[in-house]
Amino acid sequence: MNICVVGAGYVGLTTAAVLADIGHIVYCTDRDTARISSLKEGIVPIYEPGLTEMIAKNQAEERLFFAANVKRHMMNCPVVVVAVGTPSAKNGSADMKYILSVVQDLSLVIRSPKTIIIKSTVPPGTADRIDALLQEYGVSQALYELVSNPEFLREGSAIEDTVHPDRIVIGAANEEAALIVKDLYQAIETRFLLTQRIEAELIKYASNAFLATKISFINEISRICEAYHADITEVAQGIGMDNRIGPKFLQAGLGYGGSCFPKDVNALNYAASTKQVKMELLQAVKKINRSQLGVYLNKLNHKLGEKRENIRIAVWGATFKENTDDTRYSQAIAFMKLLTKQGYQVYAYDPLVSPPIPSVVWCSDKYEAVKEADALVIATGWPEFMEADFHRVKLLMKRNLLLDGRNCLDKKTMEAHGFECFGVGRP
Ligand SMILES: NC(=O)C1=CN([C@@H]2O[C@H](COP(=O)(O)OP(=O)(O)OC[C@H]3O[C@@H](n4cnc5c(N)ncnc54)[C@H](O)[C@@H]3O)[C@@H](O)[C@H]2O)C=CC1
Ligand SMILES: O=C(O)[C@H]1O[C@H](OP(=O)(O)OP(=O)(O)OC[C@H]2O[C@@H](n3ccc(=O)[nH]c3=O)[C@H](O)[C@@H]2O)[C@H](O)[C@@H](O)[C@@H]1O
Repeated sequence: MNICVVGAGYVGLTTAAVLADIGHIVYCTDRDTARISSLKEGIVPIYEPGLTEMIAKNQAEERLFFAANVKRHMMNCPVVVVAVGTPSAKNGSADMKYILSVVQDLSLVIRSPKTIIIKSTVPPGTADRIDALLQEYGVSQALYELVSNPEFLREGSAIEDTVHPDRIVIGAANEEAALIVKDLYQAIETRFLLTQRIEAELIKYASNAFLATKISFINEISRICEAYHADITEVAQGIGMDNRIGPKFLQAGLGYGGSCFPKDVNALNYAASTKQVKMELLQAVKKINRSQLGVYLNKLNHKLGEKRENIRIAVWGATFKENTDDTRYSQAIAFMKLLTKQGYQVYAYDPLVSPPIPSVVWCSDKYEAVKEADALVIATGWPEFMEADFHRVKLLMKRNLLLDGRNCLDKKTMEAHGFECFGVGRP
């Protein structure tokens, strides 16, 4: 099948590479011409394990092509996958400007039967809204099927998640359309759930909201663990052994970030408010996440004392989690900003990124960042931090305070190295 993917971001690139890898001819398009030019030359603009190799292989085998002429490929391909961004608008709703511009482009080129697959995360009712718009633009309903096929991949394991998904959700108004999409994924072994479009749209938001809830729940439990001198990692392990709960997404830390949980929780909340539904649990989830950084800032302040002048804090990690170069809504960066605002000197290191943040000094090496530091904060759980030579780190630092914001270090080992180590919800 010839497929046009619109949007060459984290989702579009991964989807295009995997669809090509399972045998389709894929034209991955983006209106960002610089991005397309570099992709044509084999330069992949994002970091995602295995993606560069999969793209190169499928380009060489002539199943994957990159193109800046979005409309031309939309017109020529019987299947169009929409994977453009849906960022947060100021009022918390999903900003639909990119989706709407794609719909406008589509309306100009639908001349033969087409299956349009909405992979972007969109508010409930969007497929119906797009249907109405296309008809308003004069496109005959007989010429296209519009299907909602939300994406559940995680950054950092996007290829693995796409090749081995827990499920593929296909929301379609009729079975015929659903089966066209199901057929595209024939080579992928997984469970398929066929629903109407509205349920598919809600499944996506509800999944992200549930995962965010799990994280805020465990972070809240970590607070009571601290109060009772209990270890959250053991409590989480015990909770997770119950099959009804499961062990995943129970890692206490500095809170969730990233391009999706914060925006999707807000967008679901907004969608509910337009129907006069109050999402009380989601409000609490957001509140706990917002306050998590403050809790650990206060602890650092308390341990470091009143004086801020010439107090140096090293921060390891800037992305919103490990194995990605994405810094959107990163709690690590939010924490750096809070520290500089308090008057601390911040020396930071991340294996992939060094975004400009006022008053933060970026170091090219993790050991350089800890030189003369009064405290070290592990803000992201990159494997190289766990494998660091902490004997060397301790010798380089001025004082011995260590905040393990992702509970990824062994506390006893750190104490044996001479650190005063505190984690999230650990005695
Ligand atoms: N990043 C992630 O891990 C996941 C994201 N999603 C959802 O997938 C969607 C895309 O997310 P990302 O890939 O992170 O976005 P992104 O921001 O990385 O990429 C979006 C791309 O779309 C392009 N674009 C925008 N308007 C266009 C247009 N009219 N024509 C052609 N190209 C256009 C942009 O230039 C950009 O390269 C969002 O709705 C997001 O919520 C869903 C699951 C996972
Ligand atoms: O819609 C999306 O964009 C995607 O959002 C998340 O994926 P992602 O944001 O890439 O990353 P996650 O692994 O979910 O982590 C999100 C945040 O939660 C934090 N987290 C995660 C797990 C955990 O136990 N504790 C915790 O604090 C991470 O550090 C990170 O800041 C979902 O996991 C994906 O299923 C979904 O497709």
